[in-house]
Amino acid sequence: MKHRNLTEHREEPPAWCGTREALLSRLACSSEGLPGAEATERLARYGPNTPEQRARRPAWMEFLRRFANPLVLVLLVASGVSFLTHELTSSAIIAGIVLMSVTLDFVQERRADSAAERLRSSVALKATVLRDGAEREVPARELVPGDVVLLSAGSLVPADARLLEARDLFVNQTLLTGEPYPVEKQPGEAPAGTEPSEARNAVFMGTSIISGTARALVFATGARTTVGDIAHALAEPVPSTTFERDTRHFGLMLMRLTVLLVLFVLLVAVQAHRPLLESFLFAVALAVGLTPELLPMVLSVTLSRGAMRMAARQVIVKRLSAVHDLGSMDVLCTDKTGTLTEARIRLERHEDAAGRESEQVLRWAWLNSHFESGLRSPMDEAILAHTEVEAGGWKKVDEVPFDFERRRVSVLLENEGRRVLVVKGAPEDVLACCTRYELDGVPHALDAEARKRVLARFEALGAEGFRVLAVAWREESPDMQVAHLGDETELVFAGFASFLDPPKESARPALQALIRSGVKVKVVTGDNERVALHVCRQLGLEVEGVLTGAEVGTLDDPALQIRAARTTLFARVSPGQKSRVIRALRRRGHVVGYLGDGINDAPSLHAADVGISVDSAVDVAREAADLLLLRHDLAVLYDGVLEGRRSFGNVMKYIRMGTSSNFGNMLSMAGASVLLPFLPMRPIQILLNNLLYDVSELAIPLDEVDPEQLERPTRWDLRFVRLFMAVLGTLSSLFDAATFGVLLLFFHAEAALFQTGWFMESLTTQVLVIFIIRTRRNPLRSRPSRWLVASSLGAALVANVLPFTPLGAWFGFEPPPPALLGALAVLVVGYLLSAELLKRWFFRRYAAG
Ligand SMILES: Nc1ncnc2c1ncn2[C@@H]1O[C@H](COP(=O)(O)OP(=O)(O)OP(=O)(O)O)[C@@H](O)[C@H]1O
Ligand SMILES: [Mg+2]
Repeated sequence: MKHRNLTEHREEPPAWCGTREALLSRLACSSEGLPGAEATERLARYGPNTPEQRARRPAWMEFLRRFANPLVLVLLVASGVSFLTHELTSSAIIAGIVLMSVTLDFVQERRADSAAERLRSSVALKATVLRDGAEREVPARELVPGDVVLLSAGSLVPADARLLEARDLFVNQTLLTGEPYPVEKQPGEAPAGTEPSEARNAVFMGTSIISGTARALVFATGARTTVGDIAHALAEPVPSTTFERDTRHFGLMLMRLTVLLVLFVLLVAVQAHRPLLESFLFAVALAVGLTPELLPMVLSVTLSRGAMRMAARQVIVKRLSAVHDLGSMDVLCTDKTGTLTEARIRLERHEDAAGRESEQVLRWAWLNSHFESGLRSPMDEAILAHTEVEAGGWKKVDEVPFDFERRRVSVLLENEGRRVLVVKGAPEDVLACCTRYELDGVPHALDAEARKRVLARFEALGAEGFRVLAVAWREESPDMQVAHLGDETELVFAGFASFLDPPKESARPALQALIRSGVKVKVVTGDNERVALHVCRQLGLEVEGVLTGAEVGTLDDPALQIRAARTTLFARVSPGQKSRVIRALRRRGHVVGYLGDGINDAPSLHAADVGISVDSAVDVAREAADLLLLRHDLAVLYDGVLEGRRSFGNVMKYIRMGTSSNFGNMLSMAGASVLLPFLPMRPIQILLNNLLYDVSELAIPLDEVDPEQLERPTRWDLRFVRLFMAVLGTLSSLFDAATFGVLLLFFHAEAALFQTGWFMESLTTQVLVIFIIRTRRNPLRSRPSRWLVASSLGAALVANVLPFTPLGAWFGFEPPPPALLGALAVLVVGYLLSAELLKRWFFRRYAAG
């Protein structure tokens, strides 16, 4: 196939102006789609169809970028200074440490990223295209200009495309225009100068199909789409989650402490006229010792491991940090159909205004479901599956599609010159549009008396657990071509269709498990409160309070925040109200999850801390979600919650380690540097200490977590971390002081021996205390992972053997006498025992963390 250079299309008129033939020839394609080979070639030329053209940076650039980190830069300066002053060993070791930690970080994070990426792509958005003349499902990222895509209700528009054919196509383009109401679209030709938001003959990436079907010709993909352009211009930062915010606060707290300590050490050195270079290096080493430099690695490894384990339990993670948010979630809002119920709905009754079984009601309902082009609801499926009804010569003329604000759908039908508008929807909303009702073919006025009777019947059905739709109709003039919203008035009420949607057996134990583990469950549904209450009762979900959409509408935000916290069931809420409820709960300080699968759930999935959907959900919901369940089952979600808490538990171990023993050691180091005539540890020894300590902690992300730590939602608690730091840090400093005393008083240690003794004590205590800190139990009653045992004992062993080897002399160590070894052993055991006692007291006192 011959084609011109398509990248010049920017200077040409927009693809929605001009004739369709002109566009086809410009894109060098036909309305029957591209041949597969041509599509492959175009994909290579235009790149993938992803909103931002942010291809992954090459590995070496990612690697180098890590050096642009203040800590790494300080270390490199230190290495350079040592080199210039002929401290070659120091210089080499500092450089070695930098290289090692950067490489470690880089490799681990890249592995975690690519594992997460594989998971994400397993649930990526698909599009239906014509290739080689046949319909084919391809990942949306492989679309190219010239492709012909097929769209239907619930689809997300995967690229910018011009309509070739459309039937009753209504599109939500909030993303483009901010306008919440669906816009009708048709093929045709737009006048020159039409803006994208005004183009009625084109659909744009990121907008969604509310109803109808279409065939459309892709003219722009990836960053060249209208939304791609917008995204590029705004470069909108992704809003950070609760977890990310808390982590940042923690980082800031440590940074402040580090700066204080370093300034203090430098000030003392200047006061005492110590050698400046050595003092500088000492301060740098202290800063390095205090920095939790492995935190990014620990985070990405725990997250990706959590994601893998979740995948094994049928939960696919789309946004990695959602793993921790799921562990922190303390309120779960969920819709009803499919989650709490089977979604295998049966039509049980079709009755007229007097409550008698009526074939006519069934026929109207069937015709409405049969001809409506929106996303079929499970109730439509139930009507269509009920019995084979003859369309009986009825044909469709037009439609006012379903939306969740109106909660009804109308189709305009024709039969032998007669035209009828048939409406079905939520009884409250449909009855409000009715002025008459029909009994045995005779119309009556729907006066106050009759209305009361009908509403009473509706309520009685609801109380028995029936979901009810009202059916109504109206005769139209035979030449009516287009149906409008405004035509849904003065309707004739025909009767009710009632459905049963049995509760899901597996939901009951899963609900109980979630509630027992500290997650409050709230039901947020567009259905009415009687049906929803019935389901809650059948599932044993205790309902504390009920709010209806109408009531939510009258509450301002602060009032809603208070009421929402005390409400279990939100009924008859519109999609906008759903997401308002979610935001209100979040503002109250809850970590909120939202589980839903419909078009109407998308705003709430966005608004929640963790949006959860199912693999079978509509595109819009799948794209808005952070997690996808492969089975629509609350039990699967509960497993995911436990995995989230498990990975959070391991992150907290790392934090507690860094802020207790390690912190205490650095504090004593600073203190000792004031009191001693020599440095308590040489800069290079501190760096080595830090390196070994890091190695010992490498296995923390792989560690086991005690089951009782999974019983509650896990959250950052900075106050708790600070307290823990103060208590265990002080203990560690006390034992350091004791070590100093022993070294100076009993062994009259000079610089080298002092440094050796303290190096051994400080590293051994700092590394071994992990076995105490990692659990709230007696350490002997909680099994650590084999890797953690190996890395910790390995690090401790190296530290204690090194001074006896020739390499030790290199670092400025000297072999300690056996008596000192004995004394150190006593100190280490004493420290570990008191840390254990203090930990028990601490956890009894402060139950968090
Ligand atoms: N296809 C349809 N035709 C007519 N009315 C409908 C249709 N689909 C939904 N409705 C009406 O709109 C209401 C809200 O829709 P729906 O129950 O799907 O909302 P939801 O919030 O997704 O509920 P759920 O929590 O059960 O998933 C329904 O209770 C029903 O009255
Ligand atoms: Mg739903």
